[in-house]
Amino acid sequence: MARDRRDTYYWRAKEEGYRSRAAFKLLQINEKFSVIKEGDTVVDLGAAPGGWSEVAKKLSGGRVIGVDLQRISPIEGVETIKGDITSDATIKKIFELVGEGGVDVVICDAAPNLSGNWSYDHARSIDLSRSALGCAIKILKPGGHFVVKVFQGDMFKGFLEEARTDFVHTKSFSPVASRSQSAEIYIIAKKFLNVPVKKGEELDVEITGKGSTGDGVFHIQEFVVFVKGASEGDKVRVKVKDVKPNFAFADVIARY
Ligand SMILES: C[S@@+](CC[C@H](N)C(=O)[O-])C[C@H]1O[C@@H](n2cnc3c(N)ncnc32)[C@H](O)[C@@H]1O
Repeated sequence: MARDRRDTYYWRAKEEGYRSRAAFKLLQINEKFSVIKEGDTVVDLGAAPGGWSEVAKKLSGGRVIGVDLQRISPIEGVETIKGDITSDATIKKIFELVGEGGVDVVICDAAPNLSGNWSYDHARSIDLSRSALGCAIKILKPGGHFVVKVFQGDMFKGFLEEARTDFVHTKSFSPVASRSQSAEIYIIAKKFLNVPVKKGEELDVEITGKGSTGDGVFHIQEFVVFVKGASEGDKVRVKVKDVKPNFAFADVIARY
């Protein structure tokens, strides 16, 4: 069964002109989560041989930048960078190409060379995924989306929680095209929160007013944080429990 399914995607990739059957994973992810839309600028990390970049170009018609340790043979309309996504020098190169405006979507299908040692491979996969998240945080526009592959293992949940603090919606998903192959799973993180507070963060603040919900509020720049059970003038330590694009909710955990 498993073999047949792999063969199906292998032959479909040949028939439909994609360089890798991995292309179908991105197509399936996009069908379910609408990550890439027309006109988007997309950065594809760990892109070689280039199936995902081909799909990204087809879906967006916009600017696509593929990055890999290996050379990516040319794809019409796709810019490429040869570099290591865990190195600052590569992130700088991406940043220079992308400019201050940022990108709409970062996708990462990077995988370490497998050693066969399960926990070692899992740890290296988490390292790669964390580098991709770091890159996404630097180059995504507010509201942008991020897709990253991770090999499942005991550090998966922790990494999912890390990603969760920077996006409004975060889910894990296993596309049919990858189910038979391995323990790989994709994290789909939508709506990048380019905001000054993070979920779980603790802050010492003074409540400066009353919000529309009747709770106390304080501001960080233009950003409003609603604090349950607090009133104007309270000096409190709060813990942020939920973050949205324009506001956040927090609970009082100490009073001064
Ligand atoms: C499964 S392949 C990607 C397939 C691709 N999505 C496609 O559709 O053709 C994984 C890629 O990750 C790349 N990779 C692994 N570690 C990397 C790193 N540190 N920096 C950049 N690329 C890396 C590998 O060179 C390999 O080409």
